[in-house]
Amino acid sequence: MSIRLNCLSNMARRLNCNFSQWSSRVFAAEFDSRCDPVYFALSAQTPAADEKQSLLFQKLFSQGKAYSIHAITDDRIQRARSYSDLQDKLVSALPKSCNLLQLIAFHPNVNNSLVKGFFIQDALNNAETENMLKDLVKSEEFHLCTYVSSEDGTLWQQCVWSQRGKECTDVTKHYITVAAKPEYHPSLLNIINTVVFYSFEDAYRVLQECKECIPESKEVLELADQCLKNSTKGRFPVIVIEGLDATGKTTLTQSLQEILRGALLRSPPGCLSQWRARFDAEPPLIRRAFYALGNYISACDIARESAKSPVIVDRYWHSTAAYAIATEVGGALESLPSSHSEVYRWPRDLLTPDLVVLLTVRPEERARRLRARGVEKTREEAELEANNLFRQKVEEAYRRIQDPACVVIDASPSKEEVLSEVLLLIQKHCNL
Ligand SMILES: Nc1ncnc2c1ncn2[C@@H]1O[C@H](COP(=O)(O)OP(=O)(O)O)[C@@H](O)[C@H]1O
Ligand SMILES: Nc1ccn([C@@H]2O[C@H](COP(=O)(O)OP(=O)(O)O)[C@@H](O)[C@H]2O)c(=O)n1
Repeated sequence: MSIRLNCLSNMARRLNCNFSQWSSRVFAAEFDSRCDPVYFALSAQTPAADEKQSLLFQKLFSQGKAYSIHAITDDRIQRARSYSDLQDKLVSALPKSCNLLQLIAFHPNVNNSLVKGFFIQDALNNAETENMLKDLVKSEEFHLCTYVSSEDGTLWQQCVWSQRGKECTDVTKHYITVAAKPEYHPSLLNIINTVVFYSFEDAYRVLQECKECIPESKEVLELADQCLKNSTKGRFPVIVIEGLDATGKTTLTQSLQEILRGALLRSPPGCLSQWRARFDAEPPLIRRAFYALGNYISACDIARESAKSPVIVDRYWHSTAAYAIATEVGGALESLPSSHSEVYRWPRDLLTPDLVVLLTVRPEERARRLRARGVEKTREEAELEANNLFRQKVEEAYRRIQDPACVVIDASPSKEEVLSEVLLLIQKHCNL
């Protein structure tokens, strides 16, 4: 039986790495974001046959034909963009019989060692699938691997496909073995400086690297250049209101602005609005760096305004970090980095507010508000169901961010009740 799967040995050859360096990588194929991935590794030796292992691999490789593919380059911007392009191509061009899974490869406990790819199960063993994947390999941007089983179906070998002249052939083979589940979800390896940036320079550098491929980066960088890197807060309090969509941030921040006669600011700031859709369409590395810089640009406005009046801010650093972490970390709520992880630390060079309030609402109340906003019932319910886990992860990440930590408020009661509770908090924390 001939089966296909992804691997990075081809990359290893290109980078002149030997097999032993790559054999220490672990691969994770994710069937469902709510379950643990299947972890496997490569082996130069014939592994002992193992019934449990072969059952697991049957599930992965025996669904008709299986392939794997990933983008490959040393340039992190190009790699992130190629991965997104690859995803778009696969989603739009693969025959319906195919099942597309996330596949990642990483060195356990080594930060930024994670490489993302895709695993494709083609139940109908469609020639169209193979031709399409071979075409992608021709561009030299992507690498493709396939797998074959031993005659009795107990052992699996990986074949790396390579372009030789006009022919695409499998050139190297390695055995596959089951790998131990790592202590932490591997997606944690690529949070710091890949989706969450802890200094102005780190976020700035990403957009600098994008100047050629995304010309709009230059304009964002110019705005960032104008802002003082270490904006110092004025004598008036700075109050940040955080929360998921439809938790009542806009409603509350407007009331607070009136009552406190303060300035109402937001992150990302208005001056970045025209580029937001452009950067939202980019992969996480670039998109998150844009939002991170947005906080620093907002911080300049906060510093200036807080010298004159109290400042209310609609979303700030907590939103940037919580959404980035929750999106990047696959799996269940338990996959989030533990509460004491350094991913929840505040950037040392970003203006610190006096109070951060996190608005939370019960799911039924949120659904009611969305309905009142006119969101179609069926669509909204489907969205709630699909995003329930994601929403829980964002909210949990919000709660774990430290220095300053947020004060959590149940924003399900009436607007007036929420407002008076927050005013009491402001009195307590901000000497107003
Ligand atoms: N405490 C509240 N009770 C009932 N409805 C509310 C409350 N706060 C906000 N709303 C309503 O819920 C919807 C979402 O509020 P909004 O302030 O726009 O949230 P966000 O800015 O967080 O997305 C709006 O229709 C708003 O009028
Ligand atoms: N300070 C901020 C604000 C928003 N964001 C991102 O922007 C998205 C939410 O923005 P939004 O405009 O939908 O927010 P609301 O209008 O719902 O308040 C989140 O997905 C975050 O990823 C951010 O990263 N940092």
